[in-house]
Amino acid sequence: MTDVPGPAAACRDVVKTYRTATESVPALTDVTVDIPRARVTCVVGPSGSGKSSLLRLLACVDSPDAGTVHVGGHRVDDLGARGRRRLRRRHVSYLFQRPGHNLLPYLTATEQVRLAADLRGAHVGDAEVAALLERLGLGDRGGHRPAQLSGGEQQRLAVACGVVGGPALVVADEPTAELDTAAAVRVLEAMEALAADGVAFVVSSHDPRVMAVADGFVRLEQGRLA
Ligand SMILES: Nc1ncnc2c1ncn2[C@@H]1O[C@H](COP(=O)(O)OP(=O)(O)OP(=O)(O)O)[C@@H](O)[C@H]1O
Repeated sequence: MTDVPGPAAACRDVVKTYRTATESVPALTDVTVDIPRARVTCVVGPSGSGKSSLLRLLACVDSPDAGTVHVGGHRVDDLGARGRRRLRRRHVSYLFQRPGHNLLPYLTATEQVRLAADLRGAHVGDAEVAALLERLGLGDRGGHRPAQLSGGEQQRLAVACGVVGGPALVVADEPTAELDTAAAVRVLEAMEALAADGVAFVVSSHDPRVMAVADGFVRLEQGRLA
């Protein structure tokens, strides 16, 4: 984990407006949130309330029009795309809802985790990779490529890649949306256990199964905290 005091991530008075050729769409207005360490924080709200926009700011994919964003103790709102990319690589991981989108089709499970660690600049030995896969119920799947894994196994592998090397924050946009209940429960159990060990997850979801494991909520309505 990034060893700095304070929350894993924080937004202060954040404003985000999307501008198209013909209109301005306010997505977030004066949003202030702390994302604590060692917790699963769930971002909830109706469709269009700004959940993905907030996750994109926390994941350093996008920057706000006003307000500040800190991740792992680093200020990110004033960085350009290149600076955000550098910071994201080291401190943030992002899980897409479709399991296959999180993985490279030609790498085995072990290779995916090792690559994720390398990209994060983390020195992770073979034993640590094996232990992480074991922890996620993939101990006998290290040599398998994504096409040889179920959707739930792929998403647990994505979680392994997401947490290896200790990023400050793991951002997950609807991580169980494509999974049946049994598979979703295993992914969520893994996230819960990893959060107990110190990982900060921030997850957007409409899924009551996700809400059941959340330690805290950020509720949005029309781009504002509800
Ligand atoms: N690239 C964009 N250009 C213009 N408007 C956008 C863009 N992305 C999002 N918006 C608008 O910003 C607002 C917030 O969108 P956002 O995707 O953050 O909501 P959401 O809560 O994640 O929605 P959903 O649950 O449907 O995924 C919506 O009005 C949306 O139409």
